[in-house]
Amino acid sequence: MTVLLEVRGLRVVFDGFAAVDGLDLTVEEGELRFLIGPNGAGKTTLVDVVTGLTRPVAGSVRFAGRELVGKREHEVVRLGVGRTFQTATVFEELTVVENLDLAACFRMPLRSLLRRRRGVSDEVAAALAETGLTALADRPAGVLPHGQRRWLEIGMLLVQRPRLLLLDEPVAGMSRAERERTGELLHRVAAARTVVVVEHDMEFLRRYARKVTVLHQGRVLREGSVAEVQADPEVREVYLGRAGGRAVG
Ligand SMILES: Nc1ncnc2c1ncn2[C@@H]1O[C@H](COP(=O)(O)OP(=O)(O)OP(=O)(O)O)[C@@H](O)[C@H]1O
Repeated sequence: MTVLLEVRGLRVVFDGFAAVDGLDLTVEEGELRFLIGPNGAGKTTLVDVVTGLTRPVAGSVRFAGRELVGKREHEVVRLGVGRTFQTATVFEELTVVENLDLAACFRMPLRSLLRRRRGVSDEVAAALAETGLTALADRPAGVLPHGQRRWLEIGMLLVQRPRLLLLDEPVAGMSRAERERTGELLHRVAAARTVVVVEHDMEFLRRYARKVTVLHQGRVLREGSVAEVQADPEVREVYLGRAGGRAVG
């Protein structure tokens, strides 16, 4: 197996507080990896560093052998890393297909943009099919229910042909049926790419996760299958030790 993402000794400090504190993480090409951990564990900060949004004070992030630390967001996207945020970010006044088209333009040279023919490109058609949105192609994104917006957002990543997708809480706020369809979508997406998912929903993890990495206080606490991390006393402690925290069991 080839290592696609290799994080070593990562440290991120905000106002003297280490949000990420000596984090090491290895993700192999083709993996569907889930990142979990209590609130404030550093999950989003890790994703922010990988995608060039936040700079660490120490450590390295190698993607396909190239150092990402120091690169800007658009450079990281061009290298093949795509991400979604905790809230869906689509252009509401544009249709589904227009949103996908716009996202696909990102990779095109200017000349081919000028020569663009009307109609749906193969790439956009494939993203519509993969996300199950083909029948909604001409619907304005603003009228879509929450779940479909999130699938559109994933489609907007797919047309940019990433090798690595980082998805931040993709099923937050979704109905049971939407969560199921998202789980199936993640497996379809991960069949041809590497996917890292930050997720809190334990029921979702039990159904769809393979390997899970548990973060706590800015570093990796445990790594293993869902059953292994759920049975781990330290993992149980960091979740259950917090009043009102999200339980792992
Ligand atoms: N821009 C920032 N400025 C100051 N502190 C920050 C900033 N971003 C994150 N933090 C702090 O860093 C810590 C890690 O935050 P982060 O959002 O990475 O955690 P998380 O594991 O994603 O949590 P959650 O599950 O709540 O989203 C938290 O204590 C948070 O308050």
